Amino acid sequence: MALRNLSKLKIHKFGIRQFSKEANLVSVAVNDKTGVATLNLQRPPVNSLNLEILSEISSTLTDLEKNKTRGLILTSKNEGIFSAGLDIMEMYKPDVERMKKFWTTLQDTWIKLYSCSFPSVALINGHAPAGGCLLALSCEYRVMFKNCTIGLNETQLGIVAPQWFISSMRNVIGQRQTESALTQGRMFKTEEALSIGMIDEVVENNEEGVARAAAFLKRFERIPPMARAMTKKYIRKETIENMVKNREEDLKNFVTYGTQPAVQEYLGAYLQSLKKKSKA
Ligand SMILES: CC/C=C\C/C=C\C/C=C\CC/C=C/CC(=O)SCCNC(=O)CCNC(=O)[C@H](O)C(C)(C)COP(=O)(O)OP(=O)(O)OC[C@H]1O[C@@H](n2cnc3c(N)ncnc32)[C@H](O)[C@@H]1OP(=O)(O)O
Repeated sequence: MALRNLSKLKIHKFGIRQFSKEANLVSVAVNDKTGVATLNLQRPPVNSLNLEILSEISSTLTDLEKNKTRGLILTSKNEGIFSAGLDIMEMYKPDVERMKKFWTTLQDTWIKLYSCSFPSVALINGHAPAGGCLLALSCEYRVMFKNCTIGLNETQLGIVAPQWFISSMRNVIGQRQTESALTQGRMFKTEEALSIGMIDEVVENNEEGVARAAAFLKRFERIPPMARAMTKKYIRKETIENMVKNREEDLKNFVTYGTQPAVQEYLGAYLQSLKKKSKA
């Protein structure tokens, strides 16, 4: 049964409470025993992040916060692809008003995910380039399938990862690795990502992935939630404050930079190369 928000959760016979939003670009199931919510991205074919799916992720995070969820597993319904990152169509030949709304919604989504009070795990069950990698890096723990790739590849597209993307990576793998990864726009295979600490565990399949994600969340069972949440807040405070302080400028940069003819040319060529590849 479709419900609009978590406060009206329906308890199903298996103890899993479910709700889904009207547009169904995400779905959420809350485990009634553990209070852990699994948020599935489900925008076929590749979970690229457009305005609509970002709005749904953002409002879901608000609902989860309000409903005091005990933990979040962020994953994808399209096994093989966690998320292809930002929908390039939102940046290519854009309508500037929509482009602004899109970027503002991405900012909001990142702030909510990065600062959520509950523990979060990305179950990366497929490729996670660029914005997909950003979502995963914003969680506290990352469990990833074998034979996938992850990274901030923006420079390869002729675009620049904003400061808060960079900080999200730097806070996980450090300055040296981030500089090397970002200047090359490097995508890491699962084992490489593990070796530099970008991810925490490698799993064979979804069952193992869910179990490992749940095991991470279980570590907090005996930690008072308030103490945990405040500690996370203090640790992430500077990164979040920097972004919030500069978000107007960040929006301006995105629009100014993203609409430059040279950037549009790169994006157009990149889209063509993706389309050619999918038709080959
Ligand atoms: C001075 C400057 C100061 C400050 C700077 C301020 C702002 C900076 C400006 C901009 C920053 C913007 C940041 C952007 C971050 C991003 O997230 S950009 C997106 C990057 N994403 C990618 O590069 C991923 C591209 N996709 C892939 O590599 C593969 O598709 C993937 C491995 C995910 C899946 O492969 P596969 O299963 O083989 O699928 P296909 O490749 O066949 O794709 C299926 C169809 O989906 C389309 N598609 C794929 N990715 C995207 C996408 N990201 N957006 C839109 N569409 C996508 C693809 O074209 C296929 O379409 P078709 O079926 O042919 O119609």
